[in-house]
Amino acid sequence: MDLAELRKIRRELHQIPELGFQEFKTHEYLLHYIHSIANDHVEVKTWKTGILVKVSGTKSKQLIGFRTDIDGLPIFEETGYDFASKHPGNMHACGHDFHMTIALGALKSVIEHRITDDVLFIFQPAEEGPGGALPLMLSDVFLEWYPDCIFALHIAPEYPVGTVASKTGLLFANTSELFINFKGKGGHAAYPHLSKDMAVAAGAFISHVQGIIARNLNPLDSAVITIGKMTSGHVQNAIAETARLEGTIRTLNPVVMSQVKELLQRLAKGFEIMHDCHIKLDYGSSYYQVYNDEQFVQRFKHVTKKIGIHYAEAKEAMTGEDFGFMLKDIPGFMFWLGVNSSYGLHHAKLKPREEALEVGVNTVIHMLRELSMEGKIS
Ligand SMILES: CC(=O)N[C@@H](CCC[C@H](N)C(=O)O)C(=O)O
Repeated sequence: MDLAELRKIRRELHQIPELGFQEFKTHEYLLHYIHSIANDHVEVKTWKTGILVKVSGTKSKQLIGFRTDIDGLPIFEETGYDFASKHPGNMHACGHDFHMTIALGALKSVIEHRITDDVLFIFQPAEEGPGGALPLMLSDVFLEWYPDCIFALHIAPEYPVGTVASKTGLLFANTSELFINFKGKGGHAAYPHLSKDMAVAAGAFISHVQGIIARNLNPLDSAVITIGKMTSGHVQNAIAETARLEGTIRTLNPVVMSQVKELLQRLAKGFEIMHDCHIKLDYGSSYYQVYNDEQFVQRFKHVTKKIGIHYAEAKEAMTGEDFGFMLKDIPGFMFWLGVNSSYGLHHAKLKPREEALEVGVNTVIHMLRELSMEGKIS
């Protein structure tokens, strides 16, 4: 598939970003395209808004999986693109439009030029939340087509086009969503002594949360707590009876994640006393770390050298990915694809360079061929 076709697909997908498990138009678009290129060697199954496509190999000994995520984020786009999101308030701000396009490009190539082994293309919903990977893995469809090995990519705004990056071992963090609800006593803005102001309590809580990392955790254990959304009150001249903080926790190992949750609970208890209120903590969905298998990363490096793509050694990142659940049970790896954008992931102005689409397709196809040629990694 040439760049013009890849660009066309990416731009069409970019206009229809949908949130986790609501990717109905995206599902329809993908399914339509997949059926338009399918032949007798292709089988298609669906799971919720996800799609699994199996292309049979010429003399298969294994099933190689390639996974892409398909959902968007609740972010108002500010790219100024003439093909910007037609779903106001939603945006492909994490590159899943790129991931899907690359998967379709690689799928088309594998259908036209079959490889030895069977290949499973997984179009997975809800990566940004609440997480599609784990329930998909438990589904009948996945259990029937359980891959022997698997890999995936993620766009990387900080790397130039033509560079890919990965590393052995830990690549992405453990994550947990965080929702904190405050309930106090509302009242007239002029009578603070008769109320329990939850805007003040929640504001103070945000500052104290950072003290957990600075003063409670071992400085050698990395962690991040980010509160990305704060809501409270109804009107400017009334004291807010409720407040809600929404955020996420990131750690480099599961033990530190439990420690952070325990410390948050303790902080909340203290705040309940201090602000005479009730605080409820919920954790939403949690993702397991992305941990790359060394043998796959070595094979990947070999492939990049063979096809003349620059390989950079990545550092661990505090980003999360529910692909970590797949890598927990299935050998494989994940890599970053350079897309050179001055605005980063989850930014309303993210503008990945479209030339990276060709690099992505080329890299995926060659990795599939490498894994198929060399046989199973035990
Ligand atoms: C690659 C990426 O950006 N992934 C997301 C995953 C979010 C999981 C969940 N909603 C959470 O916030 O914990 C990320 O924000 O890292």
